[in-house]
Amino acid sequence: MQQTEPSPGLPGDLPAVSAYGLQVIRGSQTVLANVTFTIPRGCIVGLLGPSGCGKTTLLRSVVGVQQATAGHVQVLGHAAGAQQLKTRVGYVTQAPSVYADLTVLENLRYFAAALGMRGWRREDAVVRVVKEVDLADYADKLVARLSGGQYSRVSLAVALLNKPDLLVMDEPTVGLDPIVRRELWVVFQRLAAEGTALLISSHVMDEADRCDRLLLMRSGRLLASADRATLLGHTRCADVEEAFMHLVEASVAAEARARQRAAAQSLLPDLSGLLDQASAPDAERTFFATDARS
Ligand SMILES: Nc1ncnc2c1ncn2[C@@H]1O[C@H](COP(=O)(O)OP(=O)(O)OP(=O)(O)O)[C@@H](O)[C@H]1O
Repeated sequence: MQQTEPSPGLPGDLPAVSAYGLQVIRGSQTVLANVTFTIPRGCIVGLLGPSGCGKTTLLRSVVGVQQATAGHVQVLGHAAGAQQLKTRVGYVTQAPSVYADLTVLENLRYFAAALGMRGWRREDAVVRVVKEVDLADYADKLVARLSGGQYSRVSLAVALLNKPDLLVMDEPTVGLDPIVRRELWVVFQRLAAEGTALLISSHVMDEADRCDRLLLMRSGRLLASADRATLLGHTRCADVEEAFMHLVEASVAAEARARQRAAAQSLLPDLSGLLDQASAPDAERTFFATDARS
């Protein structure tokens, strides 16, 4: 993505998001374990992984509605969830967040008012976002009568009312046909070109091709944080799905070795050193790579 001038109030070298050692425990389950990554400004970052791996929990941590058990997340120079971020971070959840019994315009006016916008400022913002998501022809239609793709665009329009510096989206293209998905990605790419950082979760690996950087996740752990080309080069794989499977296999093998070592240590403390030497070292499990902009 092309870079633009940093937005006011944010020093140029600060990433939009930096998470360090993030851990979230829910009930007895460790949902996120030692997650570390950064998101440069003006960059589209895809968060990919199978259902239940912790993507929504990670997004909620970035938005500040999920309390971390350990580690920290900085967003635009503030702790995630800080009051100063309220108008600078947009969040599009998986569940519908707009009112089906209101029209597109009524929804947008309602949410703009809830954000404290009044008068011409509110109308300007509403007209701008309707154009941005290409919903002008449906502005007076009840949301209940829109298609899935149009419905998603209304949610996106709400998140854009404030011109956010960071837009966090939870599977925004799930269930949409390929043409609508492509149209939405055009909007995402335009926003990034204008300087917005986007963190987008998906379990569709082919969406990876549209992202500047990827976070690959499995069972609450990051397997990789890299741009696509570096990821493919590192794993020597032809596509992201294959690279993901390669990293999953490496991670499963590393876990099995760790279990073997622990078992050997408890049974034969004196021999466990030998086993350590015989097995390959568990190098850093997450593959991190930075591109020129991070
Ligand atoms: N309220 C909760 N209490 C306890 N555990 C939860 C809660 N919500 C989610 N989890 C668990 O946390 C794990 C991660 O859930 P999360 O929703 O973050 O995954 P996900 O990758 O976003 O899944 P999906 O792609 O299906 O939306 C899951 O194993 C889930 O069972």
